[in-house]
Amino acid sequence: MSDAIRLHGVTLSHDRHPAVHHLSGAFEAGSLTAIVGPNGAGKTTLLRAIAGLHPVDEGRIECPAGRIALLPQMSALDRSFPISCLDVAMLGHWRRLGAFRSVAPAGRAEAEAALEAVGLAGFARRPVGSLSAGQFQRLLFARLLVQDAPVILLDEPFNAVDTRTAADLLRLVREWHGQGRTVVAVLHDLELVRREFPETLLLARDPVAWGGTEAALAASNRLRARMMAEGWDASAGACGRAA
Ligand SMILES: Nc1ncnc2c1ncn2[C@@H]1O[C@H](COP(=O)(O)OP(=O)(O)OP(=O)(O)O)[C@@H](O)[C@H]1O
Repeated sequence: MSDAIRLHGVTLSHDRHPAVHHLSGAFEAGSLTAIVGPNGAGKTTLLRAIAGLHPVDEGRIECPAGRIALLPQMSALDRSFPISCLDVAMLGHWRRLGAFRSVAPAGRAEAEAALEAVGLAGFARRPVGSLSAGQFQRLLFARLLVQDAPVILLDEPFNAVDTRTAADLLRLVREWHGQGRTVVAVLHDLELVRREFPETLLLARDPVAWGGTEAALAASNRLRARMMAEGWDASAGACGRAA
């Protein structure tokens, strides 16, 4: 199966209020794409829908089922759960093993290697609650390494981390792209997007632009996105426009 993600007239909503409207296009296999847009533009909702965690109201998402790894926004995660760093990294095996099969020694070694790869060697037994924000984000990247998925979705992966951590994590993103994985990241730093991401989807609930980053981020598109965001009515219902 191809590792592309294809969207056909996709509309997504929360409590019947649309968050993403009539979105069509593709994240091609092996592409590296940024999703950018104002707050509330539907970026997180879109990633969650692609990962199968949010229902699709209208239209259709074609993607390689069971082959997608999602890094959620750090702020959405509860870190008070009493679990060690090694256990979190090993959670990356669950999709392949199922919840009730134990991880073989090789799987444990993979998780330990992933911790080392993200700069957390020696952290295996540390409870996650004791990690700094940057260390926790490194740990979530270790879990992604263990998941070894051909499609990787990242929701604001460099938020609340220092420049060194961001640089280390960005190196992993580049490696995934170099390995031919399909990588999609929600980002707010447009300079970073211009420097590192060849493709961009500019979203303001409706798609504003999708394609090569330089053209997608043209001033006219950014202005349009901002004006669309200013015009949002938080209580608007679903529109009747056909997909
Ligand atoms: N659980 C929820 N219940 C109700 N409405 C929600 C929920 N999650 C998101 N929304 C609404 O859906 C819209 C899109 O939210 P979403 O989080 O997808 O936007 P975003 O582009 O990721 O925003 P940000 O850049 O602020 O993270 C917003 O109006 C938001 O208030």
